[in-house]
Amino acid sequence: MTEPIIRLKNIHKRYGDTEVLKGINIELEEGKFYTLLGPSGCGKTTILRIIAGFTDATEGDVLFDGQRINDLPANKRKVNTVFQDYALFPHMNVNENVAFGLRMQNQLSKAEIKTRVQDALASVQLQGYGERAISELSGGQQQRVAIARAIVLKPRMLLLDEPLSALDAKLRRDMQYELRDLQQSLGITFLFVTHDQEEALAMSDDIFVMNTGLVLQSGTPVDIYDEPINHFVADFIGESNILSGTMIKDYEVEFVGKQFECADAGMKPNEPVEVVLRPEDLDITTPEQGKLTVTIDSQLFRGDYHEIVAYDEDQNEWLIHSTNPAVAGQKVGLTFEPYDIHVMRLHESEEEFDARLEKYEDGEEAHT
Ligand SMILES: Nc1ncnc2c1ncn2[C@@H]1O[C@H](COP(=O)(O)OP(=O)(O)OP(=O)(O)O)[C@@H](O)[C@H]1O
Repeated sequence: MTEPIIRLKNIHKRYGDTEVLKGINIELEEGKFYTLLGPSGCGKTTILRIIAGFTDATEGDVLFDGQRINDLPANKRKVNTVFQDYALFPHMNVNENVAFGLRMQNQLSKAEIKTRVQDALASVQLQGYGERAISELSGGQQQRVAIARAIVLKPRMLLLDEPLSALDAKLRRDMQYELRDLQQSLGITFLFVTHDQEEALAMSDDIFVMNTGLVLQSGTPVDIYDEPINHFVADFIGESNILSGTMIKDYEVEFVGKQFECADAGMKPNEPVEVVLRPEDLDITTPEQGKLTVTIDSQLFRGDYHEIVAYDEDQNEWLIHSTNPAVAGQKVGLTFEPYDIHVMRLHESEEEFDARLEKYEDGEEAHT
């Protein structure tokens, strides 16, 4: 691994008696798209503010290129922030907004500033908008000006605090592609904050899933989706069926009173666990051919699939995504493959989880 551009070491943040960050350790490499993902109030913005220098950590170190920057003022840090509400100056036009930071630095000639502003506006596809007043722009255009204003300063890192939350669904989707392309073409590190799991999965190289002041799991979108560390992550990322179970032995788990082959190992014999099955991994078949039997309760057509709710004999709810509609009241069988079952220990740290996955990777391949 290359030397990280940002390293947060054991960051704590307290407001009075309330600890809002409880020991954050993260490393961000140059040129990657990272996302802090978690519910409202979990501490995402506080992490951005600590990296940007707007708030001090109560405890812990912030390193930039290996140097401690806890005491470096915000304007001396090579990071810029795009805020949720854009924070544009309403009395300045687009050019003036974008040029503002460069003017304040007092280092470049007027001609150089003009070129830099034009380049920044071109990279967010706003050529020709320089003379417009901010009030004459749509929400999406204002959002682009805010990004141009940040990147014109050529930061090593861009911090983005829920920048798409004010946009409608279609524009938001378009901007997801644009931001991803922009990050790749600029090659600078992005740290993006969102509570929208789909957005995080779509855009990120790596995600940090947070809850109540802690990072619960970090990894690629695929890793986190396929191998959530615990109930919270499984529930927060995508849709899940989560059931209580018992790990009988390596590669054999019991839930809803039946034993199933699975791809997980490294737990104690008969250890209580939780089991995740994603709705799209369940197939409906006849009760005779199914690994378990459920009764269809209700369904909604979601466009590209039918979302079906069913109950097993123990009254566990099952969410199933199927290309075919189901019939309410009908008894059907459910099938799934051993590798569709994901078994989670009840209290496993991320280090233990990663070590176990690495140790049993070969065995897992044999069982998939
Ligand atoms: N200046 C402050 N004084 C006291 N408490 C604060 C202050 N700033 C933030 N907090 C609290 O710290 C916690 C974390 O806030 P933060 O803004 O980092 O969360 P978040 O994950 O970004 O949430 P959201 O998605 O709603 O923006 C919240 O409980 C918030 O109320």
